[in-house]
Amino acid sequence: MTITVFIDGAAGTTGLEIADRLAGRAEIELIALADEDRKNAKKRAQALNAADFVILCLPDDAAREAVELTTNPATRIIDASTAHRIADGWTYGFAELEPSQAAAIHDARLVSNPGCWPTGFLALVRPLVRAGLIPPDWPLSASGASGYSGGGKAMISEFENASDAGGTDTAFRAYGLGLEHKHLPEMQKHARIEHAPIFQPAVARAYRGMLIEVPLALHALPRKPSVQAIEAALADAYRDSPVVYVLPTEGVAALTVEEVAGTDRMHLRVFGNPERGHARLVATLDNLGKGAGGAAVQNLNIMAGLDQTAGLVL
Ligand SMILES: NC(=O)C1=CN([C@@H]2O[C@H](COP(=O)(O)OP(=O)(O)OC[C@H]3O[C@@H](n4cnc5c(N)ncnc54)[C@H](OP(=O)(O)O)[C@@H]3O)[C@@H](O)[C@H]2O)C=CC1
Ligand SMILES: CC(=O)N[C@@H](CCC(=O)OP(=O)(O)O)C(=O)O
Repeated sequence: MTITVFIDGAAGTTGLEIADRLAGRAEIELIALADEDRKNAKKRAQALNAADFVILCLPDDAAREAVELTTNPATRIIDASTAHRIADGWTYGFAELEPSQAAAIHDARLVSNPGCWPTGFLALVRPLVRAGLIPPDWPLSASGASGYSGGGKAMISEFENASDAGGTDTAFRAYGLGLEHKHLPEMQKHARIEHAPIFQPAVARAYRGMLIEVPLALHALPRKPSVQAIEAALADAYRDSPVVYVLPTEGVAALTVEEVAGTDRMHLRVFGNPERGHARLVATLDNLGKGAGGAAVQNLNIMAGLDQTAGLVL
C-alpha cells in the first residue's frame, strides 16, 4: 500500500523535520510544490485535495485557510499548529494521553498535533489526574526551557544573528511574563483540570530540546501520595509505549534541556524528597521531535494503520 502525503509549509522548521522522517519510506509518496508555488492558494488547494494525508506546518491562520481549501472528504488532515487543538470535531493527536487515544486517532479524519509544551505537561499530569492523585481543581504550575527552534524561523534567526537588528546573544530568557500563553487552554482541556497551570516558560541557547517540570507538594495533596506512588502511576500509564519512558532517578544529579534532542523520545522522571513531601516531575523531549515532527509522523503512522514508530528516531 502506498499513501500520498502533502506537507503544507514544507519549507518551515517543522515541515523540514517531517519531510526528513518520511524520506525514503517506500509506503509514502510525497506530493511537493515548487518553491514559487508554496504560498499559491490554488496550487496548495490542488495538492491538499489530491493527497490521502496532509500535514499542516503553518502559522495558525494559514492552517485554518488550508482546512477550508481542503474540500475532498477523503483527505485526512494532521494540523501541527495551535489552531485546532481544542476545537470540536478534531481528535487530539497525543497517542499516549488515554488508553483509547491511539484508536481514536486511527479512526479520525481531523487530528490536531499537540503543542510542544503541552506534550511534556500532559504526559506528567494527565495520568495522575486520571488516577485521582491530583484533584481536578488543584493549583498546578509548570516551568521549563525550550530550544530556540521552538519559535520557528523567526526565533532561529534572532538567536543565530545576534549582531543584527532584532538579534539576541542571550543564553536564557524567561517569557510569558503576562501569565498568558497560547498553550494554556490546551493544557487545561486535555489534562481535564479546572484551572490553567501557572506557566513559566523560558527559551535557552540550544537549537532544539526542551525540559518541562511540574512541582508537587505531596504532603498537601488530599491523598498525600508518596513519591513511589506518583512514579508508579506514570510507569503504569506508559508501560507499553515505544516513545515515552519513565526512568529511575537514582544517581541523576542534573538534567539538561538537550537530553533527548535529536530524537522523538520523551523521558519522564519523578524526583522527590519524602521527608519534605516535595516532588519535581520532569519531562525531557525535543520540541521538534515528540513536540512536533515526531508526533506528527507517529499520528500519520497510526492513522494509516502502519507501525506507529516507522520513521521515528528512537
Ligand atoms: N517549532 C516548533 O518547535 C513547533 C512548531 N509547531 C507549530 O508548527 C507550525 C509551523 O511552525 P514552524 O515550523 O516552527 O514555523 P516556521 O516559521 O519555521 O515555518 C512556517 C512555514 O509556513 C510557511 N507559510 C506561512 N504562511 C504560509 C501560507 N499562507 N501558505 C503556505 N506556507 C506558508 C512559511 O513560509 P516562509 O518560509 O516564507 O516564512 C514557513 O516556511 C506552527 O503553527 C507552530 O506553532 C508546533 C510544535 C513545535
Ligand atoms: C520557544 C518558543 O517560543 N516556543 C513557542 C512554542 C512552540 C510553538 O511553536 O508552539 P506550538 O507547539 O503550539 O506550535 C512558544 O512558547 O510560543
